[in-house]
This record gives sequence, C-alpha cells and structure tokens, in this order.
Amino acid sequence: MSDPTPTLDGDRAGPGPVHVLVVAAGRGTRAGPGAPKQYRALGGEAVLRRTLAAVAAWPGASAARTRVVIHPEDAQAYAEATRGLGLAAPVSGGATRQESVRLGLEAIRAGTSGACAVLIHDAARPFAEPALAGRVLDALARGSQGACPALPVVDTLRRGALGGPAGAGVERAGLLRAQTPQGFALDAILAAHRAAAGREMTDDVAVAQAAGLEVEMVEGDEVNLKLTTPADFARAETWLQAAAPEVRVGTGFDVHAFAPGTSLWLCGVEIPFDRTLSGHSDADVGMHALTDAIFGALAEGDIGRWFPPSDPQWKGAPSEIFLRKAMERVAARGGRLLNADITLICEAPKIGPHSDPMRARLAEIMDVHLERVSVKATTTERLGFPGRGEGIAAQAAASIALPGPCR
Ligand SMILES: Nc1ccn([C@@H]2O[C@H](COP(=O)(O)OP(=O)(O)OP(=O)(O)O)[C@@H](O)[C@H]2O)c(=O)n1
Ligand SMILES: C[C@](O)(CO)[C@H](O)COP(=O)(O)O
Repeated sequence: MSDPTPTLDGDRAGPGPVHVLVVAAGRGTRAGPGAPKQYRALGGEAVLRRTLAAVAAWPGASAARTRVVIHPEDAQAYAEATRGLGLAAPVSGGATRQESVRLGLEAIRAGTSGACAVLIHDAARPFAEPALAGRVLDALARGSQGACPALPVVDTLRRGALGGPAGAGVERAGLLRAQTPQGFALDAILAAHRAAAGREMTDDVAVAQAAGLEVEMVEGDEVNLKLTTPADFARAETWLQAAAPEVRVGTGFDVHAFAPGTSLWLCGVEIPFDRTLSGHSDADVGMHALTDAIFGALAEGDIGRWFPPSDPQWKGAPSEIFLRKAMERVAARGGRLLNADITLICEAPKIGPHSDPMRARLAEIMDVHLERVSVKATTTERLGFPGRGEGIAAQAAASIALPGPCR
C-alpha cells in the first residue's frame, strides 16, 4: 500500500522520512512486582498499546516506519498488546536502554535506505502528544543535529538519601528534565551509538553529545509522564478517568454503475442478480461508503488516498481489504467503532432479505458486535439514476471513540 505521509509534514524540511523507535525491552523493576510495566493495563489497555496510539498521531509517523524493541521473553505479551496494529516484527533488545536503542537503530537502518529522521521514544511514556513530537521535528527541520524535549526543574534540589540527613543544596537554575521522543538523523545517532558501546548513558542526548553532536532542547510537556513507580501508574489512572473519550462522526457516499453480469457484491455479500456493478475493485458500493465514513471520522482522507485507483494491484480486489485498513487505523489511534449505519439506494435487487447477512459480514470484518452495525435500503421513487436502474448509490455514517486528551 502506498503510504500517504512519507516525509515530514507540511512545510517541515529535514533529514527525510520520519522513523519512530519505541524501546520496550526494560523490566520495569521500579514499578514493583507483576508484568513489565509496558504490558500492564492502564485505563483498561496495555501501556505499550497506548504509547503506540500516541505515536500514530505524531506528524510524519506511520505504522510502516515504527519499530518496537522488546525483551525476548515478552513475545506473547507484545503480540497481544499490538494486535491489529500492522507493525513490523519487533526487534530483540539488550540489557540496557542504550543497547536496546542501538539494536533498534541497526534494525531500522537495515530495513531502509537513504537519509531519514528517527524519533526515539520510551514505551513507558504513553501520553506524548503530536505537538510535542512536532517541536522535536521542527528543531531537526531548522537544522539541529538533535532535539530533546525538556522541562525546567522546579523543586529545590538537595543531596542525601531518604531517612538520612539533608545534604548540600544543588543549584537548580539552568537544570532541565529530559524527556522523549528525542530526534536525530538516523545515520548520525546510529554512528554515535556504535561509538558509545560499552559506556553506559541514560539517554540518547548523552550518546549524541559524546559523539560531538549538538542537541537542541525544546519545550517538553508535563503530561508526558514516564511511568516509573506505582505512584506514576496511580496518577496516570486518575488522568484517564478524568478524560472523556472523544466521539467522532464521519460520512461516506459512493456510486457504482451496473454492467453485464450475473451477481454483485454489496456489504460483503454476493447477491445473484441479472447484472453486476462495475468498478476498479469488486465495486462493493456499500462497503466503500462505510470505509470512507470511517476514514472521514479519523480525518485520514478516503479510500482513494490509501488505495489509489491508478494502482493495478487493487483491480478486482475484495473491498474488505479497504475496510480492514480503515479499522486498523482506528485501532492504531487507540479508538473503537461505536456504530455504523449504511443506506443502499436502488430499485433492485431487493436488499431486505440480505440485510442481516450483510450486517453479520460487516460486523465480522470490523470485529465489532452485530448490534453496532445497521444496513438498510431505500429507493428514489424511480427518480434519478438509481430510479432508472443505471446503478446503485450508498451512503454511510460511522462514529468512533478516540482516547480523550489526558489533561
Ligand atoms: N534494557 C532495556 C531497558 C529499558 N528499556 C526501555 O527504556 C525505557 C525507559 O526506561 P525505564 O523507564 O528505566 O524502564 P525500565 O528499565 O523497564 O525500568 P526499571 O529501571 O524500573 O527496571 C522503557 O520504555 C524501557 O522499556 C529497554 O528498551 N531496554
Ligand atoms: C530517556 C529518559 O526517558 C529521559 O528522561 C530516561 O533517561 C530513561 O530513564 P532510565 O531510567 O534511565 O532508563
């Protein structure tokens, strides 16, 4: 499939397409006993899945250019947490975050050619918003060799250990707390990581600096919490409970003309008929309208953008490919389909006897309950092209819930 966002968005120039590396191979020991923190449920959903949904909304990001580094023992948990997201196979991580990053960068370099940017992000930061990633990419586009979001330290700093005596104060002016995603040109940060092997550093800015790269600090975000301790999980749960999901509605409309034939496809069901519908794919007009409604709710274009009709590979293709892609995008954004309502507009064939099988087939493809899918039909009282029996029109509405802002 052609990818609609292959380079930095809008006016951003920079070191080519944006790759995202999510490091998820840690053990999360400071988060206490249980599964590694990136696979624990937060608001009913695995932390890693939330992080990947956040990443999917970043400017220039795509599933095809997102790689996740995991611990080899976590393959099953990873498969469950990323089901339906359409990601490439995960990369096996190392004993430290630094090693995991290097292994991920090597995998990205091996799988792509040419100059590109990479955003390196902790799986343990599920709330990194598009504007934050945008500031990092903007710095790269301005020519910075690296960019890191950060926030000023606001508490007084003092040396010491809990339960022990207070030690000397530490001047806090000019101190920043570094966050991720940290962005670089892929080749530069990969070279820096190769050179740094064996010397342990806690973030990629340190690795970049050790190689002589200059890194620009950009504004971070308080909401971009790194889940480290049980208290962080408790805080994040409170945020999520306070945030209502965002409900989006999209609409779709499509028309296909009749052509000589013996059956036609409508909403995933083949109906014997004295004509067929003509079109580049299987011409399933109902499924096309529904798919466009879902893409519309996501504000991610339409079928033609994801599956150009000029591309011969979609000739005669079953339209469920398009619908599955739209649902894959809903999942990638951390959303779910609330309901879909399709109206088929034709004099013939009669839709009534087929509407329940159509609902069942659409619900199966979208992996939602039957009750969320409606298929109905109307005529145009013999007026216009459907009334003259020249073709079939379909309109659809779809509503989806996307995770609300976590502020
Ligand atoms: N060997 C490692 C260690 C860490 N990470 C990842 O680096 C990110 C930031 O690290 P941190 O929050 O310290 O995670 P953990 O190392 O898992 O936590 P802890 O130190 O409490 O064990 C996390 O997404 C973590 O999964 C990694 O990919 N490989
Ligand atoms: C990279 C990082 O998130 C920047 O704040 C942080 O350094 C990772 O934490 P770790 O505990 O050192 O892995």
